[in-house]
Amino acid sequence: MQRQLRKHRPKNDGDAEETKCDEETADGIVVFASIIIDWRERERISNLSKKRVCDRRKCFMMETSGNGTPRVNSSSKMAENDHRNLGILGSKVGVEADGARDRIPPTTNPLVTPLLTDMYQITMAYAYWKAGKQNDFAVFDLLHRKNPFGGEYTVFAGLEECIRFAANFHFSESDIEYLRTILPPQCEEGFFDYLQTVDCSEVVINAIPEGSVCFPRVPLMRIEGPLLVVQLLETTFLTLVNYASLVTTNAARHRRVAGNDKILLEFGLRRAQGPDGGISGSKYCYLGGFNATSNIDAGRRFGIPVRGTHSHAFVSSFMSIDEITKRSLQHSTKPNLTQDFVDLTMQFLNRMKQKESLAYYFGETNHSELAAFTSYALAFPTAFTALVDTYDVLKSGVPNFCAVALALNELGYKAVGIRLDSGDLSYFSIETRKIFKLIEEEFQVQGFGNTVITASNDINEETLDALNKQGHEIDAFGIGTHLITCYRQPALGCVYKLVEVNGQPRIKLSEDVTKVTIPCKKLCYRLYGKEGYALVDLMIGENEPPPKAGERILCRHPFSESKRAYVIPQRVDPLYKCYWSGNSGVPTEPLPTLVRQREHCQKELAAQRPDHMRGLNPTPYKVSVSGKLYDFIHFLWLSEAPVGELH
Ligand SMILES: Nc1ncnc2c1ncn2[C@@H]1O[C@H](COP(=O)(O)OP(=O)(O)OP(=O)(O)O)[C@@H](O)[C@H]1O
Ligand SMILES: O=P(O)(O)OC[C@H]1O[C@H](OP(=O)(O)OP(=O)(O)O)[C@H](O)[C@@H]1O
Ligand SMILES: O=C(O)c1cccnc1
Ligand SMILES: [Mg+2]
Repeated sequence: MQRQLRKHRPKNDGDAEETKCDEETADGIVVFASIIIDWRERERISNLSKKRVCDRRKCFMMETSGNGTPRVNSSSKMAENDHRNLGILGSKVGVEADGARDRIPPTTNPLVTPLLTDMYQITMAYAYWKAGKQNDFAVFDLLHRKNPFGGEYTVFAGLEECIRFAANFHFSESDIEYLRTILPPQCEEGFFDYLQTVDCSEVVINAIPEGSVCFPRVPLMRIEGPLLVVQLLETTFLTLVNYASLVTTNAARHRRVAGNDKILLEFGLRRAQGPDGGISGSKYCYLGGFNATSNIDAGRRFGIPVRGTHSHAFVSSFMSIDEITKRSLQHSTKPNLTQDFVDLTMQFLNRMKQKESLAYYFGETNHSELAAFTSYALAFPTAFTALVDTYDVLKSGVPNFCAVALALNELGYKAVGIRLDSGDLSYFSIETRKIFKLIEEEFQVQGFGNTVITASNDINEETLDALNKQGHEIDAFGIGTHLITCYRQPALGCVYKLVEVNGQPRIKLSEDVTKVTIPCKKLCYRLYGKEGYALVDLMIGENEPPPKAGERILCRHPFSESKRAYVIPQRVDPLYKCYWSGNSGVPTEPLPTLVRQREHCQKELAAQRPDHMRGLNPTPYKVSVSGKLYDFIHFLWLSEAPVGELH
């Protein structure tokens, strides 16, 4: 690799210093790794090593960055666009923004302001400013190191909210007034004046599209720009991405187990971690593959279909059929035909009892429950659903539902279905389906056998899996607590790490190798194999030649020396698109609608190799770096890690 590095170097850059660096580097690595030295010698070598690292960085950057890291030079400021004044109504996901800064709406949640951050971001900002480093050119990666829920994939979400935040980023006067009160009084006034001018007009954000299937270590977002402002984005970006990606992944996992033919309803609002957990949870569950939400505000904001049944309270609020005073219902298509709907329901209940085939199931039912169902049907004759488990599913709830549904049928309406909310959902759904089929036969009501069965009650991935194994007749699942709270794993550990400053790659070391950062501004690609499945994600230095379909490329595990493979990809997809370019003039990608993001997510999930997606012991997906990047990471690692001494 050292030799390759030399070979690719542009000739005219080969001054004496750099040539020396090339010759010494390989030896240098060995020297730093193995010699135990006294402290004076250490200092001497440390100075020498600093110089070598610097030279080596230059070499790598030349190899990989060509003309050097492009800086965004424009200094003109973004339009003053205080998102708190714009309000949140109408801030619909799915606004097809064309990348123009001033047209990107504010974040959905008005609590998301530059003060929604950790104190240390502000103290660092002050210290950067004091040191004159505020405009150093920094590159940060936002990445996760481990997939959630014991799985081998993560669905990336939260990008659109980050772009909205960046597009509207500025400190208001009252923000600055507050900051003044929490910083020490000796902080200079000039800092607060400076803060008033800070925005994201010199920031560039590249990212993997929202809804994509992603893997650990491959940065989900790359944020470049003046050090002070890109540092200030850290906490807010993380809070916008972590839960979003976690709950989207959770939804996608529930969808995978339930199967594509089932209707998945998100019922989480009441159990969510507060209003933002509820609103954003509904949005991201839809992105991850749910069909609808019970959350009306999420429906209004994001255009998600809204669905619902009724609760046990509605059933238990009725005590007698006599409570129903407005009893008549008009035929759906014949205005002249109106009947006493309560009588009609009672007639059907009696007729059902007389059928021999149904006698096994039908005895006395609970009449207060019947009153509740009848009343609900009178209110919603075209959308009648009944919660059947308040008293007894098979002896009362289902027969009462059937009586009301047959009465509706008589008047030209079609009942929607039932909801089961307790007990053995497999058994009850199978038995209920049998009854629906018998009714279809006995009463000649075509399609009655297919009446929708919805199940709810503490459902999670394991329950869905168990139900699949046992067999069931459920068409739709209403899922709340486990989905929206991400009960199985409550947090995703995305981090935001500095990888380059002023063109100098930076590394963060750790005892735990999974926590060592991959330095440099990088480009990332997904390489596909013969069968059309993704084989590996590859990170390369910014200006290394990109991998090409049909060309063999060495892919190396970033840290494990022995793990490497040559790959001849059938197809190569670059992973990043530029979603925010401030005033740089770089064209940006429009933000797709939520529906498009959802479609993209479904496509991505379907394109993965099934063994990476399975619930139990999935095969890890390969994430790798180019040979050159591998060498550079390890060179930088050795040069930054202090050499220990043994006595
Ligand atoms: N066939 C099944 N296989 C596996 N899990 C099931 C099955 N049917 C239901 N479950 C799950 O078992 C749990 C049953 O919950 P629980 O023990 O609280 O009983 P319940 O039916 O809710 O009781 P209650 O009538 O008091 O409400 C729920 O999490 C439900 O999703
Ligand atoms: O079980 P989850 O997955 O969280 O789904 C939401 C639950 O919320 C409702 O129960 P709740 O007891 O709150 O009210 P209800 O049964 O009276 O409607 C509903 O009946 C579900 O059981
Ligand atoms: O509409 C429903 O059935 C519903 C909504 C929220 C929570 N549980 C059930
Ligand atoms: Mg319950």
